Amino acid sequence: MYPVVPNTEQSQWLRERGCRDVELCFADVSGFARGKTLPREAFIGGQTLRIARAVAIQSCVGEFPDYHFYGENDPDATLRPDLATLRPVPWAATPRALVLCDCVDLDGELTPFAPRSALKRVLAGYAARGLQPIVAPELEFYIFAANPDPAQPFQAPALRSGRCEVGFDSFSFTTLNDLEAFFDDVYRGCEQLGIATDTWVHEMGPSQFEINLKHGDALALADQTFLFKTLLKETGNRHGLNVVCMAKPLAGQPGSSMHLHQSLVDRDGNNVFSDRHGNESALFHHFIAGLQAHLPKLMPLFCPSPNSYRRFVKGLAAPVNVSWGLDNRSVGLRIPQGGPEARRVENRLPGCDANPYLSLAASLGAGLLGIEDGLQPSAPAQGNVFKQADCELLPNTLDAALAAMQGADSVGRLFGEAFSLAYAAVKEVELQHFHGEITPWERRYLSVLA
Ligand SMILES: NC(=O)CC[C@H](N)C(=O)O
Repeated sequence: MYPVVPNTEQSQWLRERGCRDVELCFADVSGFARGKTLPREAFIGGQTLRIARAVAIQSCVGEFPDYHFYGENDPDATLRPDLATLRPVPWAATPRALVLCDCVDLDGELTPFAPRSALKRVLAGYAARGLQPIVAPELEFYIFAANPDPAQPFQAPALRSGRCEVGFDSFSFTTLNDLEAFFDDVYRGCEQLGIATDTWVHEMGPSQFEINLKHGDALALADQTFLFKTLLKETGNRHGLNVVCMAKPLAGQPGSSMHLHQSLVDRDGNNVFSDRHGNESALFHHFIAGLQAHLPKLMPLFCPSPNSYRRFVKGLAAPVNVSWGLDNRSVGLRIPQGGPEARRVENRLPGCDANPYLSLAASLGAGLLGIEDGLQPSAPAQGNVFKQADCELLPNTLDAALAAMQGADSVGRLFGEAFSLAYAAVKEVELQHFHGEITPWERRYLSVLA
């Protein structure tokens, strides 16, 4: 593996800024930041760092699936920095930089089950057709008061009046003002990390917010979304707040999504979802049909935990189907209003808990399979699909979603067998832990049975 060396300008920037270290970092399958910290001069000198390749498939409970999914001898992979992502770490007290890395196996190939590799694989499929996906993720999240006890329900933070929000206050400005110091820090962090945000709004739940990222290249946006989620957490910690990106942290309140807006452009930058006359193109229909055919089999990549599925209740704007329709929030695949250049598909399935690399890879990948196979979509939905008898339902537990995934070849076709087996194995480890717990509900109601 050849050394990756920062250019003169980057080296000078690291020295002038007084960065002591550089974090070589990547997202594991759960979307957690993993990696190693290297002294600045070692990084400038191109020192290569290795890490156990299994780190990329660490489960959210910190366990690894069986060895045979990643190599009996527990081999290494190399962390290959993507120097275009070199940034200051906004939350560091001592100046520090970070750089996002690809995990590369010792034979020089991208580690197949590392999430950034999976996205790159799908993007290469598009590039081979002269196409580039353009995406814009929208992130919802809750801000709670810090509380170290996971057995306690989350509480909204006390605001300037001393009161906590109770919810159902969409689009209000009051709490944005109350949490101004936190949001200002998030804003500054975004500037430092090169994250371009668009709208910021109060969502429906108590202290629930949504921040939309500006559209752009899919790999750049996956990197930004990953860094943005990390930034939210770190900024919350500095303000004594607990930013939570679970899909459904509060019973009876809306869940948090990560809607993905997607379009495709050709080499001249034209949106190929529209034809020469500005109408819906054949490619647009194949893309939608691919999503309709494959999303139900790719659900664990959009909704990765048992909690993810609690979000899908009718009436709280979370989809339960893969219908598509123009300007319709009761469908899983919404086509927002806009001119031919803005024609895009909004995939509303992913939760905020999804790994941005994997959910983008799976969503764009499903579209690519639709294009490759020339699939045709259903007729567009009209009206409120939640109320329609034939409103097709998606798997509504991780167990069912995993079974659907394992019974189909969608993941294997997109990401290869190594990813497919390793990802399923990670989910099985997590499900074993989940099913091993006795919940407060069981203790409350079942303890009274004779
Ligand atoms: N912004 C919205 O459309 C709300 C989405 C909803 N919170 C969900 O979980 O999907």
